[in-house]
Amino acid sequence: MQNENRTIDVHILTGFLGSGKTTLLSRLLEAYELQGLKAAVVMNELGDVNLDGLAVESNVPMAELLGGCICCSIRGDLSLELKQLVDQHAPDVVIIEATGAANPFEMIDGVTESALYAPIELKSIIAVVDGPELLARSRSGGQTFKLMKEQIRCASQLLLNKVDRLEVDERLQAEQLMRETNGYAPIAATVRCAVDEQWLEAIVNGNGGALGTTAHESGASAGEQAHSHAHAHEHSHACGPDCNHDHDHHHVHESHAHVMSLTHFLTNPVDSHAFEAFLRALPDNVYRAKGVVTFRDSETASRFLFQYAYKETDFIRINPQGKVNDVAVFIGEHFSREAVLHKLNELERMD
Ligand SMILES: Nc1nc2c(ncn2[C@@H]2O[C@H](COP(=O)(O)OP(=O)(O)OP(=O)(O)O)[C@@H](O)[C@H]2O)c(=O)[nH]1
Repeated sequence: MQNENRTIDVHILTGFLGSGKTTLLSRLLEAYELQGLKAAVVMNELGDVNLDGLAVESNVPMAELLGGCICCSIRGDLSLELKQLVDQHAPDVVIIEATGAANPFEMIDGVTESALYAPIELKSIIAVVDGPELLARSRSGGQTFKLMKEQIRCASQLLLNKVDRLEVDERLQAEQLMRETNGYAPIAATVRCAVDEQWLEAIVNGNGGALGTTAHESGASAGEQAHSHAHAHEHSHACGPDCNHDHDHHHVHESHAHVMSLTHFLTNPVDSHAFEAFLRALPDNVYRAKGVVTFRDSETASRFLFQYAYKETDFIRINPQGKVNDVAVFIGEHFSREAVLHKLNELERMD
């Protein structure tokens, strides 16, 4: 249990859309539970619904910041939510999962600001890097690659994830790229964020920064370390107009100049094969899709949590306790929302 005078550790999970942050979050929560420590979670999603939250046990206190990105439109809310979580639940640790589009430097500001009101300390910034995507983006360059590099640059811990989808030479190439961008943070290569015991122990015991980073050697906290990196580099991130609500049952947000999300609530069940084909045929500039659907062709009209990241799909049967709507969220850059909505309407037609 938390000692009255001890500060509460805060860890930020950052990393591009679909890189594996929620997968890592589940592992961390399990590790804290094994140690008898109480963890609380702050989830931030660009869409209007918290789908990642469905993967988290219901006994874990959770604050949700939806419909915008912590780093800009709802940054003030982060301090408030953190304080409320701490006051209401007295956790030993708080894990913040940012949207994949968040600029970590701005988030660090948000957490540091919260430290004025609550006894919290930013212990680590863990960047989960999607290996195949990093390599692909490094070839094409552009805004997204810049954002990925910023997420890498500010990290005190780096995970090179999805190495199951990398050849040996590609893995070395990805590691080298990460090393060039951040010369300090240790890199762990993982499949489904399966970090080893030593890594987990260091984070759970609050020594995340001590795993060979210069942060501890120089006595700087993760936040300070990240800030000193930040000053050496220009921010590539540009925040556009905060958001743009549709008054229908779907919303479009453009909280980042180059990233947009579309949230659509489904009113009918869909055919599983047609739905999977639709996901696989999504245009390249839709990076990520996830949601909850009911399949009309499965025996008991089962509900599924679906995931789509870079042409790979994943379906998990769910049995939600509370009320959960059927919904599909799409995140990408300048994609045609009309085209996606048109296809969804077709899929929902019952004839
Ligand atoms: N092939 C492969 N797939 C992975 C790996 N890690 C995670 N995935 C899959 O990638 C998808 C996205 O994983 P999440 O953990 O939800 O990623 P995220 O970063 O939380 O996604 P956002 O919250 O949308 O940014 C899921 O379908 C995972 O099952 C991995 O190491 N290899």
